[in-house]
Amino acid sequence: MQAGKDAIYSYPQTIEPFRFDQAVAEVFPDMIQRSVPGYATIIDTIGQLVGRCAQDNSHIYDLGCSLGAASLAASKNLNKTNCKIIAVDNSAAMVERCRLHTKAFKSACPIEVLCDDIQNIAIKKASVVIMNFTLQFLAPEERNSIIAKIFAGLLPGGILILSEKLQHKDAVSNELLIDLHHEFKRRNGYSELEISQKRSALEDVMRIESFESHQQRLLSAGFVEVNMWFKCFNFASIVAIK
Ligand SMILES: C[S@@+](CC[C@H](N)C(=O)[O-])C[C@H]1O[C@@H](n2cnc3c(N)ncnc32)[C@H](O)[C@@H]1O
Ligand SMILES: O=C(O)C(=O)C[C@]1(C(=O)O)C=C[C@H](O)C=C1
Repeated sequence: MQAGKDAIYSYPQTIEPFRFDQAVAEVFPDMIQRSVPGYATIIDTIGQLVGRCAQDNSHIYDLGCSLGAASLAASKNLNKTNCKIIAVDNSAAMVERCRLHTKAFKSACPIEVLCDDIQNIAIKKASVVIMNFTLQFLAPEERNSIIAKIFAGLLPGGILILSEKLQHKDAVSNELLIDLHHEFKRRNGYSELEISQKRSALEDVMRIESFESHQQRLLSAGFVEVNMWFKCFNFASIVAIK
């Protein structure tokens, strides 16, 4: 098998709930770019948004950082003084690799990598908060409080970049977009078995919501502008401005 290639669901198995464990961390770059349409564009644009919206003397948070792709894009585009990037993930396997990745690049500002639940960390002096496909892994009842905490920790004019897999209210469109996503996976070399076993593994772990639910939550938390800047099939990224 090719090193770093995701073959986790390639053989028939008893399906356990999906976890960001050692096996997933080892193949994560391959898994995410073959699973999320537009992932490279999203990471690149997160870098651009940090370049535009980061403020002097502020923090940039990458919540659910996995291997640090968004933090690295942020650090490459950061052009402000006295900033710090704080990357957080509660998977020890991800954090260990994230530390290696972030240390391997020369960064314009310090990157601190914390192994913790994002619900435990303080958000302070934030100009940009990134949640790139992380909120969907929190229990639905925990989502309002984390968004409220992020809003409270953002500086005036600060932004939250929230990327999520979505479900759609219209049943026919919803199925069509799911089908297009599965076809995207097939074209990236995943088999029917891999697609269906991963779908089962994610079922109770990743509870996805509609764009309207996210928009409502963000507006209720106090964000003044909420816009979807990216969408491909059932994957989207939102920028919310304080
Ligand atoms: C789909 S991955 C995120 C991808 C990453 N942001 C990127 O851009 O490459 C979701 C990550 O969120 C982390 N995660 C999920 N729930 C978390 C929590 N409550 N606290 C911290 N990290 C969490 C997982 O360990 C996983 O690494
Ligand atoms: O593979 C899928 O269907 C996904 O939903 C991809 C997704 C996500 O959206 O966060 C799920 C788990 C991880 O493998 C990385 C990406």
